[in-house]
Amino acid sequence: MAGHILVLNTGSSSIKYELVDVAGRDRPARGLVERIGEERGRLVHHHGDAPPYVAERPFPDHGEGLAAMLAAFAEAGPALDPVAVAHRVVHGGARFGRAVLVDDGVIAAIEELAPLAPLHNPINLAGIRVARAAFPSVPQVAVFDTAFQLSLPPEAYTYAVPRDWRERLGVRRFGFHGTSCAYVSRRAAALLGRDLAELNLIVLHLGNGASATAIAGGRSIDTSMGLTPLEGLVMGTRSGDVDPALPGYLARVDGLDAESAEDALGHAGGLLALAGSGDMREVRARAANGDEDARLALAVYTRRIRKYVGAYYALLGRLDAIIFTGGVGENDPQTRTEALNNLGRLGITLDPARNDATSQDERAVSPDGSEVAVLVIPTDEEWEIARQAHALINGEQP
Ligand SMILES: Nc1ncnc2c1ncn2[C@@H]1O[C@H](COP(=O)(O)OP(=O)(O)O)[C@@H](O)[C@H]1O
Ligand SMILES: CC(=O)OP(=O)(O)O
Ligand SMILES: [Mg+2]
Repeated sequence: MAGHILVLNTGSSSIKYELVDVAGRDRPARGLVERIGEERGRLVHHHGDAPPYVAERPFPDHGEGLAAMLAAFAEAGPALDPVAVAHRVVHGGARFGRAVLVDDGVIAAIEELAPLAPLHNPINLAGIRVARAAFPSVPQVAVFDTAFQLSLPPEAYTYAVPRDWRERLGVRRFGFHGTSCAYVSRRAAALLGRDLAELNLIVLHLGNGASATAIAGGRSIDTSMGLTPLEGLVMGTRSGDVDPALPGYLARVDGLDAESAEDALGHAGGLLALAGSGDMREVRARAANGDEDARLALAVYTRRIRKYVGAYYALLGRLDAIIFTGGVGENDPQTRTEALNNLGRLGITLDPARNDATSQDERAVSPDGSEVAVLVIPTDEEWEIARQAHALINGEQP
């Protein structure tokens, strides 16, 4: 379809895709390929109001997943003739502060950054390679999760570690979820009827990965994820903050090598480690049934958020709004209540009826006239990726 950008968001075991015409605000098709590499794969493709097209079979790797996506477009429509393919790339390091056209140099750079995002970058590259082969004459755009976070000041991105690590190895805080932060902060300004340049915000992106970001005048000034997406908040399967001595301790007392420790903190940590499930709905259900592990997991999870809210309030000095987004932030009123519990003296309160109401809309869940607005804004990374790609290929400011 003319004017449409194909957005690809490749995750460790899934591919989200959407066809978006930014100028025409038209989004005719989207889909999800799930459980890539597992026994029972599944693709669900939506085209307009037609019943969804579903394919259930194994997708051994991301190449097969993308081939299945192309087959879904061929079978269920619309005809696929994108003006660009835009890719979410998780780690852009210090090099990419904005979206770029993909060429061989950009591919090499994404590859070089893979050790910093071993779960994400190689898969993002697989998506780029397949899309280049499928649409050889169409521009490919990379939109980086780190880009929005490159505005961090040195005192926020500098770790107090040896100079050699910082200078030769490039060790620093990068931060992630930037595409989501860019989108929800702009929407927050619209919802509040204020100029983004005059707002101090805290974005709580609570999905499978989770992060907190302090934003002043539209620029990130601190964020909880670090060199990699492991630091900060408690996540579905990631521990977030732990004592950096932990891997060394495990090596000494249990013979665990650094790689295995990092893998466990990333894949077997978080809610999964504490409650036996990394899925918030499941953890809430278990807690409601009296499961003490699940209750502790939730207390640890929400306390960590509250700690970051306090810290970022202190850094910002004045706070206009807190934004909840991501699957948990958007849909779990209890997490919002527990995370903001007892912050009334900071001007942060919830309106219980608004907070508990089920809605997919952008909305305030604080009382009218609150000192700090608490907003729920469904994130839309696909739209933001398409918007930035559209701006790039049309030579506009993103
Ligand atoms: N109604 C709900 N109540 C509580 N948690 C929810 C609800 N809906 C989704 N979630 C949680 O959102 C998380 C997934 O977030 P999402 O942003 O979709 O993930 P991803 O980071 O992979 O994009 C899961 O933990 C899921 O349980
Ligand atoms: C960077 C990151 O954590 O991404 P996700 O939330 O998709 O895992
Ligand atoms: Mg996410």
